[in-house]
Amino acid sequence: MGYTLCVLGCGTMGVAIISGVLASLEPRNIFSGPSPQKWESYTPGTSSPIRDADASLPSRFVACVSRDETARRLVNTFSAARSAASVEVRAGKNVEAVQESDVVLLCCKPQVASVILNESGMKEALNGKLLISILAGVTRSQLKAWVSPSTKVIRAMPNTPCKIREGMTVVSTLPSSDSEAVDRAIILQIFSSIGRCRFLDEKHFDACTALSGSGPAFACIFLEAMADGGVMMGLPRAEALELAAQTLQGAARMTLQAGTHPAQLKDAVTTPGGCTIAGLLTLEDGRVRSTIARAIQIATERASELGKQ
Ligand SMILES: NC(=O)C1=CN([C@@H]2O[C@H](COP(=O)(O)OP(=O)(O)OC[C@H]3O[C@@H](n4cnc5c(N)ncnc54)[C@H](OP(=O)(O)O)[C@@H]3O)[C@@H](O)[C@H]2O)C=CC1
Ligand SMILES: O=C(O)[C@@H]1CCC=N1
Repeated sequence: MGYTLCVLGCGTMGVAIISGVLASLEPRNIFSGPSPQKWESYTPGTSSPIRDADASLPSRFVACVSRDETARRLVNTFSAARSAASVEVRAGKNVEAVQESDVVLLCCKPQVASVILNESGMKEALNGKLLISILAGVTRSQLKAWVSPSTKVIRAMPNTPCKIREGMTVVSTLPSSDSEAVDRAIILQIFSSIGRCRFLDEKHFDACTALSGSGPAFACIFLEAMADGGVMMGLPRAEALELAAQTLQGAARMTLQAGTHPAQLKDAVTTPGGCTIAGLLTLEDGRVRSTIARAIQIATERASELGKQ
């Protein structure tokens, strides 16, 4: 049996998550078992990505926004995605929506969280329910201070590719001192239906926010730059973009599926005296590695400030 999932603040990420889950509910998309392409694991750390869970997925979604105009746009967005599950869109009706729901996904901007969670009647509406926050920089203890003790609070950090079920989501583990029983199966089922999902301690969340949360934007800069180089050398724009995107996807999949270290992949491409080493040295002259790594560092530092505004 399904349940009702309420998305509070259904913008870019709310739409990405609902769209991904809706797509996973289509009969032809339901995994009959772990597909090698999806679940072959690369395990640089101690644990593998999460594979399976028994809980069901939501069968009803309530998407909440503040403005009527946004609500009208969302209705169009979701009516285009024909699915067995229903999506109801509400503007300015957060408390009512939470009252009708079993699980609540908080997807608003970090600075709006306290406003929404302090709405009159919200504490009561959230009593005993699971609240999953995807907000950058807002800690679990901040969130817990805004709800009643019976509300189960957990953080998740997904990314935009959840929309096409190629997301990466990190879910916070609970401190061992916390006896609260958060339903891990429900969280796993939602996020593993729209990509990879892994548990990590909350102390890593700002870094995860920068690396996989913001990561699609960083990857797109590299993607665009590769395509621009092709265009500079006379390739038509569309083909240059296709070549760049498929090449990045191929390299990423070799790392994820075959567990090949990126350095090994790079060395295999690099013929002595060939063109690849010429290009690699130019990248190294431009300090591309430290620039990219520093971008993650700076984004992590910025993420840690987002809950303090
Ligand atoms: N964008 C990304 O790639 C990622 C974002 N995140 C996190 O996800 C969260 C959302 O980001 P994103 O989706 O980009 O943001 P958006 O601005 O796209 O979405 C925010 C939504 O919140 C709604 N909203 C604003 N005020 C209220 C309110 N009082 N009640 C109900 N809804 C309200 C807005 O609706 P309206 O227009 O009607 O005001 C809007 O639809 C952020 O906290 C961010 O840190 C995490 C991972 C990745
Ligand atoms: O830029 C941001 O703050 C959000 C968090 C991760 C991706 N987007």
